[in-house]
Amino acid sequence: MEVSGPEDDPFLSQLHQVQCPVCQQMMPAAHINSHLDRCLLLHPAGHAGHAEPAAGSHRAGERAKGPSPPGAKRRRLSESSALKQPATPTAAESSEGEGEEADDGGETESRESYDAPPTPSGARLIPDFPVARAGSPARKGSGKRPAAAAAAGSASPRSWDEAEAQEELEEAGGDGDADADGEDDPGHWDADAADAAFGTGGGSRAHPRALAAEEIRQMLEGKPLADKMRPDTLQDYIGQSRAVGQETLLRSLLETNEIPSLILWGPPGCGKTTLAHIIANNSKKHSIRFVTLSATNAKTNDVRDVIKQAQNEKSFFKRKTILFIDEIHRFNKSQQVNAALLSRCRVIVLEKLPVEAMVTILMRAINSLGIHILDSSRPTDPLSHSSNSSSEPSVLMEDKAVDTLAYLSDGDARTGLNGLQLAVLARLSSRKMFCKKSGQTYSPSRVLITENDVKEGLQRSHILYDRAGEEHYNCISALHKAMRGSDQNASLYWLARMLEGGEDPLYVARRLVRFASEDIGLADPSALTQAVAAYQGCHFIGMPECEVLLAQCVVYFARAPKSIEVYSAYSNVKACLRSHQGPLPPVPLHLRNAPTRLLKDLGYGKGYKYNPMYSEPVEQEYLPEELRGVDFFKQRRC
Ligand SMILES: Nc1ncnc2c1ncn2[C@@H]1O[C@H](COP(=O)(O)OP(=O)(O)OP(=O)(O)O)[C@@H](O)[C@H]1O
Repeated sequence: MEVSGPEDDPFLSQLHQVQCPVCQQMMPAAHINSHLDRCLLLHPAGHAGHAEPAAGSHRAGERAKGPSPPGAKRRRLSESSALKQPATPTAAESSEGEGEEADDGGETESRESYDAPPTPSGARLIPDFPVARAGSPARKGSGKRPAAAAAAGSASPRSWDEAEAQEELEEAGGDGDADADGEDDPGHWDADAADAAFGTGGGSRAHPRALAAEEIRQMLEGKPLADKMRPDTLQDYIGQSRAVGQETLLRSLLETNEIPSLILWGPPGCGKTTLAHIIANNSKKHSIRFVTLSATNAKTNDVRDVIKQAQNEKSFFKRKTILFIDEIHRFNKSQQVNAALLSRCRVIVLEKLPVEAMVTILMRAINSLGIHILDSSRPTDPLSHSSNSSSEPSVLMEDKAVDTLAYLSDGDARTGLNGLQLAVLARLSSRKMFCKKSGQTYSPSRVLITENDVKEGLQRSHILYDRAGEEHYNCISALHKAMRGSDQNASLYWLARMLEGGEDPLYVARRLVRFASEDIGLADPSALTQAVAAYQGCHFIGMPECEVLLAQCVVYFARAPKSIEVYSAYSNVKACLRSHQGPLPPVPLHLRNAPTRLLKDLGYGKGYKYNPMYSEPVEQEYLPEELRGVDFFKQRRC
């Protein structure tokens, strides 16, 4: 950690002046916050020359509230710097990450700042020591497509091929580092390795080896595609040449590992977290500690702890620390200490990714998935002569679907990649449904992802959630609690949020089976039957038809009477067994079976009263002797 003053920072020694990203005016860094508060009011659409943002406010951290009509842009930010709010860090890519970005709307003490208008205070912060990565700007908005973007979006495939040839060459030199978080993720998918396996370079539209639909579907399970495709190296970092291009000071500093204190600022999905992730990767190679905090859950004390440890590391081991604080705009004002912070940081403004860059990013993902692009200028199927030994269909995508996706993503790579993921998954699962219903196996024909599919995918991409990560557990927990609390409304909401986000319906059904016994139990024993029937129904018909089965079951459970009597009693029995010291008590002889003469002679079964032979209730002990009198339904411990 760099704990020295700004005079030791190669940037700060020269850059006590910062430029307002809205009006471009230079000013002392300490004044930038108060200036921005005024400037954003005066220039709500950003500085001159930029398109007017759509009507409606853009609040920091605000998410899109619902799907747009087909074909419409779901959320658009103009290129206005006024909308370039600080980015939010994600903990996922840190080796020492202490938290993850929660989709809770800022259920922390920073709620106030979360709802506040965009200010640089929300940026990712690298205070006195290098930190990185700012929060995301508003995710909401609409607007007309700029004509220039439309033109770019309709660029011909040929021109991309030429442009990307150079990128392929560059990517060939990439080092293909492992995932920075080093997680042993079962769903992990190394995009670089996939590139190598399919013989496809980054953004190339050359045809990769045909993959069967089922293989592609499995690759898309788990983490969102955008996370899987996050580049590890600057070589794979597309666009943002003004901030980190070959000739920039920042790039040379990054390459020599002289990381200055930074605030990364820019619209959603433009690469702020990704840049921090790349810095983290690089730092590890040079034995620099990289610590990630997220302002969504970190407290001031957490920051102090990191600083203290960094000071120790520096004085005892001469080891630097980089602290990356994501979603820093979610810190409240006192936590942000804006003026002090800004005076020590360089604000790096990242821009909305242009359509060409979006195409490159999308093509890298498409190639890695082994999806073929159908060239509309060529009448024949590009796979017609290729061998596809599998009985599964290969997946093709219309070239105009890529263009449309790149264009409609409006410079947000996360939106584009998630839209791609949902489009492909939806198309593959609808095909699967057809085959299941008709009882056919897959035909060797192709699955085609069309322009309409990607438009639908984009509409749903804002509800794509991390099916392998925290969101998965947060949502199922919320559903369970809503049903337990007999809130049928909320129960349906959490169910829909999971299913619309791509959750496996059988996973939800399995949780319902558990709920039926854990929370309803004998208050309504038919709940278990309902849950098992819902599970089987989901198994038979799959999505999307099975969603209503789950909805029916969820509402039934929310309305049902609740009892945890059996659940608690069974927990008491388990606790009793687990806390038992020494050998467990023997099974009483009269309860033992005596299938042989020898066992009978040993007293097995002796004195046992066969209940059906008695018209009156039978007096008989069924517990081991030392547990006599214990009632697990009343006592917690034996
Ligand atoms: N410049 C880029 N080059 C290649 N891929 C990118 C780039 N920018 C973004 N991506 C892709 O988009 C995904 C989302 O980007 P990232 O998380 O960096 O956005 P962000 O700017 O931090 O957004 P937010 O502010 O909403 O958190 C990444 O996981 C990566 O796959």
